[in-house]
This record gives sequence, structure tokens and C-alpha cells, in this order.
Amino acid sequence: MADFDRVGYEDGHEPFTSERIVTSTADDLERAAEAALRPRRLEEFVGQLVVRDQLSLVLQAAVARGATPDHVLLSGPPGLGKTTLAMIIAAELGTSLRVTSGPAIQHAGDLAAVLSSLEEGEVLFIDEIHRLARPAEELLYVAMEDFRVDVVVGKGAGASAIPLSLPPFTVVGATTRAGLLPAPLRDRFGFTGHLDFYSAEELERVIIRSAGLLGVEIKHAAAHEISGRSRGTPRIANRLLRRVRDWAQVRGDGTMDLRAARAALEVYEVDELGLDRLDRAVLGALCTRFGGGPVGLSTLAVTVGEESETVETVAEPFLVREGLIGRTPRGRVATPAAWAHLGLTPPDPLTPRGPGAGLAQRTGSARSGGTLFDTGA
Ligand SMILES: Nc1ncnc2c1ncn2[C@@H]1O[C@H](COP(=O)(O)OP(=O)(O)OP(=O)(O)O)[C@@H](O)[C@H]1O
Ligand SMILES: [Mg+2]
Repeated sequence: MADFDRVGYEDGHEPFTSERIVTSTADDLERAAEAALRPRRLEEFVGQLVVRDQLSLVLQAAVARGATPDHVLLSGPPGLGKTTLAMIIAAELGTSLRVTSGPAIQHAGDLAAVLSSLEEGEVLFIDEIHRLARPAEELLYVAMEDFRVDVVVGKGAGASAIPLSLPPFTVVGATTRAGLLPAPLRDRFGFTGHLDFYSAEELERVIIRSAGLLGVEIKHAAAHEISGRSRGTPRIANRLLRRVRDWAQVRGDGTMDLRAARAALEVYEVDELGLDRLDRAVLGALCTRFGGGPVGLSTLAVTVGEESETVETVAEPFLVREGLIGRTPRGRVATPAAWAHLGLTPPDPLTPRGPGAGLAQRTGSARSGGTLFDTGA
């Protein structure tokens, strides 16, 4: 491959993904911090009005009838509240939640063990349900529909299945990839809720609520500022809030005001659209090195010093969603919005262009979050 500048971790800088503040997934440590901020009841759950309203009807009806509700499938991108809603469902039903996940169930027998230990009315939460192994999936169909598991005793020709009936229970499945669920499984959920990205106004309410739970005061302008940079995702909003709180405590006077919000987000290089260093490096490379594209994903990834997969799964979805990057059969292209966001003028289409054509000129003022390829200290 040609000697493209490796914008990003030359000079021994860390790759972009370390310490990435705007990723929508969470590690174990963060999940612990999140637990404290989770809404416990449906009425505390911000936004997602349609899903909330429908779910509330399903749950209230079940409670009124004294029966278990239909099985519930929750789908949507990471960090939007699927696990939170599963917990809320159990709380609203006044029952306990049993938690497992697709990847945790290696064999059908593992699932049979979980199912046969369920108590009447309990909620079984299966996270990442699209990753269940096939035999477990088939066992689940029967359990969900007939409240029965067939326990296989013995091996080979002498094996027999003993049907074991289960008390009524509710499965809540969560998936980030509803499209990957086989139709027979999808059909067994009586209610499907699809979670969508939150509006800035909703995230503002999430932030104000979380600040209250953390016991810190936040000015409205600061909450507004953070909400606009949170990529429509409550998990990111809560994470940015914690960083702003750090800044206010360490470098400010403890108040989370607009100054603290802006300064903290500048330290973490999250710009006003919620793009971080990797996102801007990808956009910057696309515009300044490749004249706006089209350029292949692997070339783009090499240029920013990242794996193709990282660029494709971590940076690109949001850039595409924001209309900054387009995907074409010939590669990735920058949209006019991308040029504008970087403060660059797109090249004249009549001038020849190619890698490193250097046609782009900076016109805008420097954006918050530092210079384009600043790798930080
Ligand atoms: N509607 C909401 N109101 C307030 N806080 C929310 C809301 N949705 C999510 N959160 C907060 O965002 C964080 C992440 O939510 P949650 O863990 O439920 O996401 P998830 O969809 O299960 O993500 P993943 O796909 O990664 O498992 C939680 O700490 C929760 O407090
Ligand atoms: Mg979850």
C-alpha cells in the first residue's frame, strides 16, 4: 500500500479506539456506573413515547387480568435503554428478573436448566437474543409457546424426551440486530418495541435527571450543550455528563455550567456534532487526502491508522447516519455536510483529483475539539 500518512497514532500515539468517549457500547466498569442512573419505573423512562405507551398498556392489562403478559422483544442500537426497559417490565409486574444472554447459552441444555428453574410469573431477560445457538433457539420456541421443555434423557437409540411443563413466565428478548432473528422466533413475541435514537430535548431531560441522581447541580445551558453532542444515545449522554462533572470538580468551581461543559468536551475532543477524534480523522482523510472520495474502506482505514473493521463498525455508522459520509459501490464519499463541518471547501469538480491532491482549503474557523488531526496529549 502506498505511503499514506498514518494520521492518528504516528509518534507513538495511541490508536483512536482506546478511551473512546463516544462509543455507544459499555464495558463492565461503566455498566456498574450506569446501574445507578437507570430509571426504575416506566414513568421515569424518558422519551420513546410510542413504545412506552404500548408497553404500559400490555403490562397494565396483564396486571389487571392477573396473568403474565405476552413475550416482549426490544430492538434497537446499543445504549438506548433495552436492558433498562427489561428491568422496568419486571418491576412494573412486581416480579423478579432473571438475566441471561444469547452468547452465555452454549448448549440447549443450558437454556433448559434456566427455563426449568423459573418461577411462576418471572421475567426471563435474554440479552443479545440473536446470538442464541440454533438448538437453544428451537427449545425456546416450544417453551415460549407451550410452556414446556423436553428434557432428553439417555443417549443414542435409547434416548427419550421427557416433557416438563413450566409455569407461565415472560421472555423479554433484546437485540441490536432484529433482522438477524429467525422469523419463527420473532413470531413468538406478542409485542415488539423498536427503540430509536433520542432527540436532543429528550437527552437533555436524561442529563438533568442523571445529574440529580449524582447529586450535582447542572445549569440548563450545560445540559443542552451535552445533549447535542451525545449522538442521540442516553448512555453517551450519561458518560459525557460524568466527564463534565469531573471537569467542574477538578478545574472549575464545582458548578456544571456551559463553560464547564464546553471545556470538558474540548478536553475529550468531542465536537458539537458529537464527533470524536477518530470520526474527524476519517472525515478529514476522506476530504483532504482523497478529495472527498470515492475511496475504499481499507485505504481509508490505513490512512487513519485503524483496522478496517473499527472504522466500519465504530465510526462509520454515525457518520452515515448524520449524512456526513455516503457509501457507494466505488467506496466512501464525503457529502457537502462533511466539507462544511470540517470548515473546508470541496474541490472544483473540473480540477483533476486523487489521493493527496491537496485541493481542499481550510476556510472555517477552528472547531471545538481542537484541530483536525490533533492526536491529543
Ligand atoms: N429512556 C431513558 N431514560 C433515562 N435513562 C436512560 C434511558 N434509556 C437508557 N438510559 C440510560 O442509558 C444507559 C444505557 O441503557 P441500557 O443499558 O438500557 O441500554 P441497552 O439498550 O441495553 O444497551 P446495549 O445494547 O449496549 O445492551 C443506562 O444507564 C440508562 O440509565
Ligand atoms: Mg443492554
